[in-house]
Amino acid sequence: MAANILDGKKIAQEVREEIKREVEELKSKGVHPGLAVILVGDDPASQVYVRNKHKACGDVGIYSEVHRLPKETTQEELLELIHKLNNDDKIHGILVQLPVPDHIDEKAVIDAISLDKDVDGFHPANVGNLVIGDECFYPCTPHGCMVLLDKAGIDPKGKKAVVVGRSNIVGKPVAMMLLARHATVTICHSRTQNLAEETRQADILVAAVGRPEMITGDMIKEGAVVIDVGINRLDDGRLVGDVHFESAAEKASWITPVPGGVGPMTITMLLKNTVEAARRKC
Ligand SMILES: Nc1nc2c(c(=O)[nH]1)N[C@@H](CN(C=O)c1ccc(C(=O)N[C@@H](CCC(=O)O)C(=O)O)cc1)CN2
Repeated sequence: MAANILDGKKIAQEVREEIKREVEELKSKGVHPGLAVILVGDDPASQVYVRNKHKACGDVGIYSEVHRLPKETTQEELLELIHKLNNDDKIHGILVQLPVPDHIDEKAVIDAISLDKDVDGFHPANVGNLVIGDECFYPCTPHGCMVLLDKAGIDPKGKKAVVVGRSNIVGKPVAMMLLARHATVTICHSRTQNLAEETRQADILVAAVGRPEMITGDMIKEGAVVIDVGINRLDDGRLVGDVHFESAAEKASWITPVPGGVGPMTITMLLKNTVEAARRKC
């Protein structure tokens, strides 16, 4: 089988057009959605993501401000800024770009963000609401995976979904979101025995493990939908996912490329959450 490509770049663009219209509608009601992005330190990849977030906001009409802090910033100084932004009426969404430097406790930072401004969806109360199916902000990357499935007309209901990876940012929340859509979900991780036996059961396979090309074609069921969340830079400069694309594409019915699959959806879902946060203030 030659797989169909789930083109995240194209779908992200379509969703951004919808978001643009939603921003216009909110502005006409006197609410201008606003996002504050905080970057601590000078991690090169984070700098690119933050720049892209700022630009994406501008493209759809969302107000955004970027707070670039030196890597020596103390946790106290960072928490003080978050506190200020929590109380700033023109800011509807706050995110701290991850990872933060080692001397800063990531959990303390996430906990400090006001629940109604947690557009990353990482706050423990948000995660709890996701698990019990209450109103919440969906974390951006898992949300992007679900929108990709929807746009390709793939309904998880009754399907066997296997998630490889159990991170708080992707693996666990995407498993919860698939479960909420009535998939039968298995979560695999580094200690899973006979991983290939598990992945070969999957109608929907989500790879979010952070190991370049570790999921190969022989681990995939004929006709499966493959969502590759991995972004790995190889020594030769190539960017690859957690899935070996060529061999997987021979088995899958749908597959996301890297780059241009899940990645572009992450920032798009951040825009969507920011608009949603502003809408709740209407
Ligand atoms: N506070 C947060 N920190 C981080 C998050 C997050 O959702 N919130 N996710 C990642 C980084 N990230 C956004 O912040 C992100 C990663 C990748 C992409 C993307 O568009 N990737 C492209 C390839 C880009 C490249 O060439 O390097 C793709 O896959 O096509 C966007 C956003 C960690 N931190």
